[in-house]
Amino acid sequence: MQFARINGVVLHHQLFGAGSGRPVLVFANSLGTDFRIWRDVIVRLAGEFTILTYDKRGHGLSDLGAPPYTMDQHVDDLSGLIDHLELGPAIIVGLSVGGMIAQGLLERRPDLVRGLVLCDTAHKIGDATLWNGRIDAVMGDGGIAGIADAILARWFTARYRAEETEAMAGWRNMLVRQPAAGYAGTCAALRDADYTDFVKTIAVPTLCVVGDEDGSTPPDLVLALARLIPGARYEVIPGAGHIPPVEQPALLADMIRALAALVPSGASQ
Ligand SMILES: O=C(O)CC1=CCC(=O)O1
Repeated sequence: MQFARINGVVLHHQLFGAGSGRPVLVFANSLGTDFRIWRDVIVRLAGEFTILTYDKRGHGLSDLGAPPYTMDQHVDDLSGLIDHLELGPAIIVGLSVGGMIAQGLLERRPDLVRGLVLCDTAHKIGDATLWNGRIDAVMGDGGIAGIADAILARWFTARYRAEETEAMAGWRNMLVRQPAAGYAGTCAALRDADYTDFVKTIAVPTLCVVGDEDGSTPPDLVLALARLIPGARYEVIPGAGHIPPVEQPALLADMIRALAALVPSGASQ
């Protein structure tokens, strides 16, 4: 099954390798994307892990629910989906808002988390002015399309944007086809979430990783996150913007594999 009703909302997801007994990786994606961004990472890791990807509410083929959202709602959707699929503790790989969902999952359901890969994310992203401006823009006449160029310039390196014209057309389609209310609803969750105090208590193996040309959560912000988390590793991926699973999937897959090797089986925080 690719659809499950969790907390009253149908969530689109894909599960690979169920019942294999392999360690579990869960991938949580970013604002304005769906789980297709993980494909080139997943194909590299599929033989070694059980893998869950999903579209958070208001994105992809998942239901809209009732925006605006809170980060706790996104977190509770993910914990509900993991419980529903009986996956047990997992390494959570979260990109941007997906990385905040990962932090929130560890806070609210530490029994479900063995390790964290926090990719192009932070303990706090942006401020109320930024997110309220983004909400007004996408709910206005221009919709997501009106700010798509600016978003894509932060997501992808200049080289990728210039050379990968077909891919850029596809990723633009993905972005502008997200429901504006789902996008704006998640902007509200980002505006209101702050894990600064919580991340200082993290005690599971954690990698903080960022594309060297990330224009949304730049390396100095992700380094600040890594410095708050006891024992966290920090890596910079060359030749990537805000979405390394698209631009540098092999490097990111290697880093996920290395983090997974540090995670004791059976352990959660
Ligand atoms: O849209 C952006 O600028 C990038 C981003 C911020 C939070 C998120 O999930 O994506």
